[in-house]
Amino acid sequence: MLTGAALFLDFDGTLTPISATPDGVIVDDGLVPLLLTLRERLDGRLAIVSGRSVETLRALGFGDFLLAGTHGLEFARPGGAVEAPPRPAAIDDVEAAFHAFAADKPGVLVERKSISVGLHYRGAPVWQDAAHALARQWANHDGLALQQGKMLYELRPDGADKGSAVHALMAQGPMAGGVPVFIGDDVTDEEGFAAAADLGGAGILVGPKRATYAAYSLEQVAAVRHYLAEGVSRLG
Ligand SMILES: O=P(O)(O)OC[C@H]1O[C@H](O[C@H]2O[C@H](CO)[C@@H](O)[C@H](O)[C@H]2O)[C@H](O)[C@@H](O)[C@@H]1O
Repeated sequence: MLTGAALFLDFDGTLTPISATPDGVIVDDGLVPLLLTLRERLDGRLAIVSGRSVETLRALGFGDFLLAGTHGLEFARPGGAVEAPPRPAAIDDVEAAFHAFAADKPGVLVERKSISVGLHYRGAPVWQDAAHALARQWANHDGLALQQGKMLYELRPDGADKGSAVHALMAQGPMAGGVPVFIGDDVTDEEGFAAAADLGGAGILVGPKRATYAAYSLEQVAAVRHYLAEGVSRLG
């Protein structure tokens, strides 16, 4: 399936297992070399499309890759400048409200991001409904959109998603001319699956079966790694 592919890879829950906190994620030594080799076999057609900011993806070791960050709002070529909308002023107000909410709730975390802010309740799931209610209050305020993730509510600028990122990246540059294959685990990846299918390719859902635009599935991160490593062997 990877022959001729333009490969779009989600990060958390796809290339690395979900960890207790955003900062706790581990990029093992084998991952970047595997992706670099696979990209070479795909004639450069490999991109990472994440809810993380480009800045964070680079800090995690993915500076040499074509990146779409913050759910399709940010773009960067290897070593190039980051194309992104400005950080909305209202995000600072949301961040302050999130911090006030989290202050007396151990386990609730605020994640400051380049142009967005996340409220994580993985460490205290009892606060899910209250976190959702707070986050919802800011949706549609000053052009912000509410983005749901895994045990996470995030406020970010509206106007893009992983599907629009796939369309943009397929239109020019190294991904153009390939058959889009999007691998991801989260609800935020569904637009990426749908875009890949629209463009003649397919999505691969990581994790348990659910209603999805993905035509295929892989059980877990370990299966993704196996699939990518097999791709390297087959394409070699
Ligand atoms: O699109 P992705 O690459 O999957 O990024 C989505 C969000 O991932 C991160 O949060 C999730 O992973 C954390 C670490 O494993 C986990 O602690 C958290 O509960 C998950 O929601 C990241 O922190 C977010 O900024 C991304 O939007």
